[in-house]
Amino acid sequence: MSTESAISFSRVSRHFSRQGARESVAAIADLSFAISAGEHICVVGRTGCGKSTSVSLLLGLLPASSGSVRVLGVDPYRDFQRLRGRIGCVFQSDRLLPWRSAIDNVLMPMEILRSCNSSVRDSAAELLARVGLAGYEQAFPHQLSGGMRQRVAFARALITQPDILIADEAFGHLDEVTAGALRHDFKRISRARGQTVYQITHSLDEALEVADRILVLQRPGKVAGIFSRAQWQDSTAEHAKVKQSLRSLIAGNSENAVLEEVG
Ligand SMILES: Nc1ncnc2c1ncn2[C@@H]1O[C@H](COP(=O)(O)OP(=O)(O)OP(=O)(O)O)[C@@H](O)[C@H]1O
Repeated sequence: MSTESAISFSRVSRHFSRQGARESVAAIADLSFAISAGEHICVVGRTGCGKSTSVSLLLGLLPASSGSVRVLGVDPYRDFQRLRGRIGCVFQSDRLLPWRSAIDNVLMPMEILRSCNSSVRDSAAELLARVGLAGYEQAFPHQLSGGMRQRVAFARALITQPDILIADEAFGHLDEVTAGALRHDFKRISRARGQTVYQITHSLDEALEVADRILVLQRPGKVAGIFSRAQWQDSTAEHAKVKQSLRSLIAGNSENAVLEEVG
């Protein structure tokens, strides 16, 4: 697997022991894929196929049971210190601190990195403006709508100028119009900054809209297929077939699916 990959999983497995059960459960099994710097990958698959576990492995919250996970060439579990500030995350819930204003929430990662100064405060205000929240710097989370709070969470993920952005179902709980606008801004900003995006979603339409490639996972955490934008972006009959294959794979019916060789 290329050493230049922004993210790589090489034959990764992750098991969990279950209380009272002799056998452990496999959340991820022999998973291999590589993502280049600047690529936008969407990960889709049915519930329980290991999507969130892959995020925990990327963030170094869990060790792999076997195989190797590399983020920017670093083992995130053993050497997370080298990745501090280089990965930004947005989750389904905004995880804002209710007693802090919007701008002070955005500044949190910089405080943790001990890098807060007046120019960073200006950058935070500028970021809030870029996600559509100019004038809301001093608002507290309870004074903002769900969509606005998620925008603050995006600004917080961007403040360290990370190389990698992880979005784990970050648009899932918003209404379609709010989610669509936020997705658009997220894509615009991450592309302008050349960031690598690892986005988990339950929505194939969302993935088709924003991804450079779509990674379909099947239980237990295996690659069922990887598709690139060139395969689906037009409204030709061939591309319609690929979209149908994607839907089949996600539904767990691989017989009708056209599988691509995983590089
Ligand atoms: N901490 C844990 N302890 C035990 N089992 C776990 C743990 N975390 C995940 N699992 C199991 O691993 C499997 C994969 O879970 P994971 O949350 O990664 O799936 P997912 O694809 O993100 O699901 P969803 O789409 O519902 O969020 C599931 O069977 C789950 O029960």
